[in-house]
Amino acid sequence: MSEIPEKTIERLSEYRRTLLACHNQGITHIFSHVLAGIHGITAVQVRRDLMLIGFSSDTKKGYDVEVLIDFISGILDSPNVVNIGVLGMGNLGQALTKYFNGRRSKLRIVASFDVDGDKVGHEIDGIPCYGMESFEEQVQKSDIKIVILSSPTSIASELVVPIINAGIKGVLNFTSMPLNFPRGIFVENYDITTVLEKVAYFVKEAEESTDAQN
Ligand SMILES: NC(=O)c1ccc[n+]([C@@H]2O[C@H](COP(=O)([O-])OP(=O)(O)OC[C@H]3O[C@@H](n4cnc5c(N)ncnc54)[C@H](O)[C@@H]3O)[C@@H](O)[C@H]2O)c1
Repeated sequence: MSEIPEKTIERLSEYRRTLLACHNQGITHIFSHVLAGIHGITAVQVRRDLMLIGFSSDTKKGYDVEVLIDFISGILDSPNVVNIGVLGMGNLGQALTKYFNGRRSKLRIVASFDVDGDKVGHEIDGIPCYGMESFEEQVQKSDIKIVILSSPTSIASELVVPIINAGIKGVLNFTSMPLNFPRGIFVENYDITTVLEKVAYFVKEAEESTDAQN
């Protein structure tokens, strides 16, 4: 099991996105305080994260962007492509499939699952949609390691046992029902309402402090 904290893993993914954007602009080196500024954190935090993964470099010129991208990729990415299934191919499932496919070479949505007769048996955005009754079989056939859960919230808990039985190792749960899985299955419950409320809270705080200054 990895000893790198979850928050560091999240930040590494964010750093890599920024570094890739820099690389595309022809930027070859970046200082820790610049990377930190872009992400709204301190340079100490950036250096601590990179120390944790064993990255060191001559920092006089800043970090070599290409070298750092490769180093972070070596930590984050599996050596092989990781296959993903979408459970619930509605508005969100389809939007995520469209967004992801063709973008990340190491993460690939290979199948979707639904109960809607208009979707099952068809390809949606180039991805086959299977009935839930063949979930376990298809997970094995397509070597699916991760599922994106985008079913209605009301039935999310019904999918826990099929997910465990199929041998899934990671779940990204978009429903509003937080789910727990046994050790060995990593789950991320992503509730967009919580994230939006956090943004709204900080907007309110900023407005209140501006009002107080006037
Ligand atoms: N649409 C958004 O922007 C958004 C944003 C954040 C979170 N969510 C959450 O994501 C989930 C999906 O939202 P949506 O807007 O895509 O809904 P949707 O109704 O468009 O899609 C849900 C899909 O799940 C399928 N489904 C129903 N029962 C199923 C089962 N037992 N097994 C597998 N699939 C089943 C439906 O047939 C449908 O295709 C909801 O829980 C919602 O709260 C949606």
